[in-house]
Amino acid sequence: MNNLFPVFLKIEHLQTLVVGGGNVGLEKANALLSNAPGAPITLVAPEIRAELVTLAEQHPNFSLIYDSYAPDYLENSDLVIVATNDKAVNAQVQTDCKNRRILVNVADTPDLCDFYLSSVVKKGDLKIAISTNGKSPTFAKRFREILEEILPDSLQDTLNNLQSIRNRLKGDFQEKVERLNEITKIMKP
Ligand SMILES: C[C@@]1(CC(=O)O)c2cc3[nH]c(cc4nc(cc5[nH]c(cc(n2)[C@H]1CCC(=O)O)[C@@](C)(CC(=O)O)[C@@H]5CCC(=O)O)C(CC(=O)O)=C4CCC(=O)O)c(CCC(=O)O)c3CC(=O)O
Ligand SMILES: NC(=O)C1=CN([C@@H]2O[C@H](COP(=O)(O)OP(=O)(O)OC[C@H]3O[C@@H](n4cnc5c(N)ncnc54)[C@H](O)[C@@H]3O)[C@@H](O)[C@H]2O)C=CC1
Repeated sequence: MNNLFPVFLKIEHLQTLVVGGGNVGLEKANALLSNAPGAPITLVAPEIRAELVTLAEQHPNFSLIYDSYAPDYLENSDLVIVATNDKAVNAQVQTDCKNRRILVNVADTPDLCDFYLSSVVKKGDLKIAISTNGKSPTFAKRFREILEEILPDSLQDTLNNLQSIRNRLKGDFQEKVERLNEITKIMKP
């Protein structure tokens, strides 16, 4: 069964906590910040990779705390991503999050995740999130590369044009829908 429900989160409006500052913590912080460079994110870990320090220097809202996880760090967190190399700590953070109704992702344990990160294709305002339902993140990565290659940069012009047409269109909702569907019929395979 594939029951995942995709959404696009405005993480600038949320407070995100990353627990763990190794390779995986770096990957996840990069995934968050490459989509939303201004998002408020805190990373806590006793040891933090040098690349994360550089990332924090480039992103004023990304802060690093050199400490072991403690439940107090969940205070004010909306979203938590756990990536320590200690399975017991990961499980404890997940339990603490569940008790507080905070959404949590545990990087190496799909069963403990409320949500998965996806592979992200970005062409200007077009964003496509790819999931394989956890089956093969590597497939998701390769498929992202294929889509990045085949989607033209001119897509942004198309989106800009459609937005100005959308803003100019008069009439009620139904008329607008019909007109926009008419204009974009050319895209149908
Ligand atoms: C379930 C999920 C939960 C989550 O992490 O959110 C998950 C789980 C696991 N990943 C593992 C390994 C790898 N993950 C990647 C890469 C990515 N993983 C991502 C997402 C997800 N990974 C979620 C499912 C997404 C989906 O539905 O497809 C991406 C898309 C997004 C991101 O992480 O930002 C990002 C690609 C970004 C990009 O480049 O576009 C690579 C490849 C590489 O790095 O080159 C490898 C090594 C090769 C391999 O094992 O396949 C392991 C085994 C760990 C171990 O063996 O210890 C588990 C645990 C398990 O499956 O049990
Ligand atoms: N995409 C995925 O889901 C993948 C998951 N993994 C798994 O994820 C885990 C982490 O991998 P790496 O980042 O490579 O490990 P790493 O050894 O590079 O980093 C571990 C980090 O966890 C921190 N940490 C340890 N105890 C902590 C505590 N009590 N509180 C807060 N932080 C703590 C350490 O200080 C360090 O920053 C491993 O168990 C690995 O098997 C590995 C590869 C891919």
